[in-house]
Amino acid sequence: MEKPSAEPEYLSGFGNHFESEALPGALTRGQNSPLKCPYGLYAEQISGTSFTAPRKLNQRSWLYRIKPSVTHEPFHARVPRHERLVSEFNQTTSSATPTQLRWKPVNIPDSGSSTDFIDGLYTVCGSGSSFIRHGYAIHMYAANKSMDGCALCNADGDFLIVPQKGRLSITTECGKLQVSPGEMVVLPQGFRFSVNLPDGPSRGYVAEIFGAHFQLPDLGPIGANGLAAARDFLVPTAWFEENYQPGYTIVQKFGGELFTAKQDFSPFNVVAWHGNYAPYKYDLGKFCPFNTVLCDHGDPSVNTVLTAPSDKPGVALLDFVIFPPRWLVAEHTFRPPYYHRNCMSEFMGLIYGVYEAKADGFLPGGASLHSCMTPHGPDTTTYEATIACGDNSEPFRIGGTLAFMFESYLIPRICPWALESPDLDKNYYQCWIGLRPHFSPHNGVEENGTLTISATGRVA
Ligand SMILES: O=C(O)Cc1cc(O)ccc1O
Ligand SMILES: [Fe+2]
Repeated sequence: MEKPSAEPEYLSGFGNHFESEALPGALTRGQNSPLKCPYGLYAEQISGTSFTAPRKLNQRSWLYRIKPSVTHEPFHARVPRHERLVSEFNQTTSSATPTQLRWKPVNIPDSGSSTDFIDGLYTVCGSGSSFIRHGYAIHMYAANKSMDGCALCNADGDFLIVPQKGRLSITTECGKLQVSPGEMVVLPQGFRFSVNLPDGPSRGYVAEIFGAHFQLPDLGPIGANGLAAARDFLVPTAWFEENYQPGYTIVQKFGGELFTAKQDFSPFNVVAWHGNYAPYKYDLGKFCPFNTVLCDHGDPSVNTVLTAPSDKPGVALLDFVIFPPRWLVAEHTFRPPYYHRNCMSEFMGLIYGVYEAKADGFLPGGASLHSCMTPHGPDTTTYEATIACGDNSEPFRIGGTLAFMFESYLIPRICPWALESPDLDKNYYQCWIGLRPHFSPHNGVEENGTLTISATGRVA
């Protein structure tokens, strides 16, 4: 196991135009691309949106580096091939099923076999295609070894990583980020990064979006404050290493396939950078939840941390939603999530604790998938326990738990290894089978056949 690493320094804000220098005066002034840059650096732009994207959506940064990133040998298909990454979801790569799916937590490979973040990453499901810049993939990872002498560059999309076990110490071209379980990190398309595991064995979830970037949700009637605050998002400060490293490998994820190219220096040679396209992290513990203060169960959209928009107003390519510790105060209300069918598809993961709708079987590090219009809701134990409590309107604090959801309007197809996995819970459906009818035609109805509603809104 490696030594615990200290938190690096960060800049704060969401979508700001940042600037950072690891050496004083390393940033150019007054122009981006002078004939000669300070310290003899090369100027290089990385674009996260097309050059002509509207100004409010336009994302790009300028990196001032010791050598430009183009100085590498040609790309070749990586050997061995990575068999479990998908970025185009069709009948040859994946299958459709409306069944409720749930997976137990995957075992982290033991120290006998060494697996780094790249080897340990595998696609569970997704929709669309990175080639047509529309869709998403949901991956999970289980790794036990730091990436060594190599950096990953994802040409397909942005990664939103949610570690569940073990910290990630991520070196990027913009600097270093340390991400603990309970935090999340976004590594936008195209940045080279390397993942170290300071705690050893590590596991987590990844949403990858094609052709869009995450933004903060609109707050509507909530007002100007609440949910995730822009100032709590942290961006790395410039950090570089100047070393001759023969055989350094750049791994390019391109169309779901991995390609490698050799170079003789570290790609983390950016002495200064400025711009609004950069990796960032966020501590989910800083989220300021809003919810009902009188009755009924609000829709989970109120817990949206970040959203990647589709071209339809208000419809997400992918929402990242959390279920954090909070007070439940609703009166005469079934407080757990309601039973429902959703036109959106819901992939869920659990960072720690017990999820409020599932008393058993949904474990930290596990996952569930309820696709478009697939019915789901609280398991039998949760339903019966809630009803047995009666109309307990005392405020109750749900603590010690953090679940999340990736929700999309595109319907996911599932990868074969996820469907064939020994971790797939074949008995998942059983968690609802015990729900029995409580219907009693003679209760709650007056003799003249109309429902009696009490002043508190309860059926008498
Ligand atoms: O299915 C789930 O558990 C996620 C979810 C939670 C909630 O509080 C309301 C709706 C919903 O889909
Ligand atoms: Fe749901």
